[in-house]
Amino acid sequence: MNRTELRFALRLIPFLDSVEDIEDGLVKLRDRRWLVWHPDVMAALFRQDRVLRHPPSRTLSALLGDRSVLWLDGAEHAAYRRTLAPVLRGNRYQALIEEMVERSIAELPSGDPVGLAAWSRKLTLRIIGRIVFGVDDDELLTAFTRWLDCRLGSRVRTLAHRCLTPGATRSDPELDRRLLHRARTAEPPSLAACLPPEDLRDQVVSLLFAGHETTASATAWTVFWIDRTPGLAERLVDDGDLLDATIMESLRLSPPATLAGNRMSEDGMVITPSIYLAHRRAATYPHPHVFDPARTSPPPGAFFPFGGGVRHCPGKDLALTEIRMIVTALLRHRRIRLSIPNPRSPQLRGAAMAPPPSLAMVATCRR
Ligand code: HEM
Repeated sequence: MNRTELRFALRLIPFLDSVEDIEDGLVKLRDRRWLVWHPDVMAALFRQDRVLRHPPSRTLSALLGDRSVLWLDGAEHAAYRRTLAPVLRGNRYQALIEEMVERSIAELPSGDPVGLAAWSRKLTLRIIGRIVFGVDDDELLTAFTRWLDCRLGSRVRTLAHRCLTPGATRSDPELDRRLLHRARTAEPPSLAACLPPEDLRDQVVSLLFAGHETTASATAWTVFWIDRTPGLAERLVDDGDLLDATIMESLRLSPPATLAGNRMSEDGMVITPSIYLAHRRAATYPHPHVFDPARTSPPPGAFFPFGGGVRHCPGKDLALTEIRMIVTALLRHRRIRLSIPNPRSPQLRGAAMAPPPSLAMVATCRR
């Protein structure tokens, strides 16, 4: 591993910040591997996505398994996408999301601090858990969170797991047995009942993971930016368009996935798209570090929090529905105050960026 790659692996956000001003929007990480974020390159890359290969992430493939939809290609990948598209539509789950959000807000202690990122993670995992299995199983989801935290809970743990035993899968046989039991006994229309039995473990783990980490971060970042913008919370209560613009601006400045999946050309060149850098390009976004929900639409290839091409996130509609409903209910039922020890130190879980665990939310009941 050369010095650039080492900095990229060990200190991802400081590394990305250090190359932010490169106008070409691309950096060589090592021989035949490039980090890219220029909008023209991104738009062209996503247009060609169908003919590119999508090599697994070394960090995540050990957890999600070789057969995860995240790195299948060709006909198998297309078949999974066809299965997932109808079952991940957000409007199918409005009643379910509402029930879970109301329950979760009711459980918040009035006036006492809770960790914002952990709270939103628990809620979004409950939602995707119910969608996947058709039933609530908080015990199983807690075991799943513990397993993930052990492997992705910090950059050091992530790299230790990746480097100390390269190639080994990091599944937990007992947890897999319980997940598979839940998945095999799931009844239609739950998501697990639509999945082919051969890859069931890898797809269930992938959907639980992809379906909650990013949505939880996006929700927490949206609450963070609302808290930091004087007067915004009051204006959001009756203005759905402003809420959507606020969520989009939060996804721009604090994208939960800092990188999209790797792309590989036929001759073996690996390209890693950087969502974080594309969204902070001064040539595209004047004063890129300022949170401004009134920004105009960006050009093609400049805004892609959900990735793009044939791999664009199939959970986008569901995620946006969840974020909208959680934030609306929070603002309606509670007065929110955040205490922010250090706003510039986000937590990384793999390449997913969440607010620091110490960011506390005090949610006082509205009378
Ligand atoms: C704010 C929330 C979310 C964000 C920011 C997000 C972001 C992303 C990104 C960047 C990718 C990679 C796309 C690429 O490589 O071009 C992706 C893929 C994926 N996401 Fe999401 N995601 C979110 C929510 C969800 C949800 C709720 C689900 C539901 C299960 C989900 C399931 C997936 C799956 C299965 C893939 C792999 C798609 C493929 O490889 O074909 N995501 N997501």
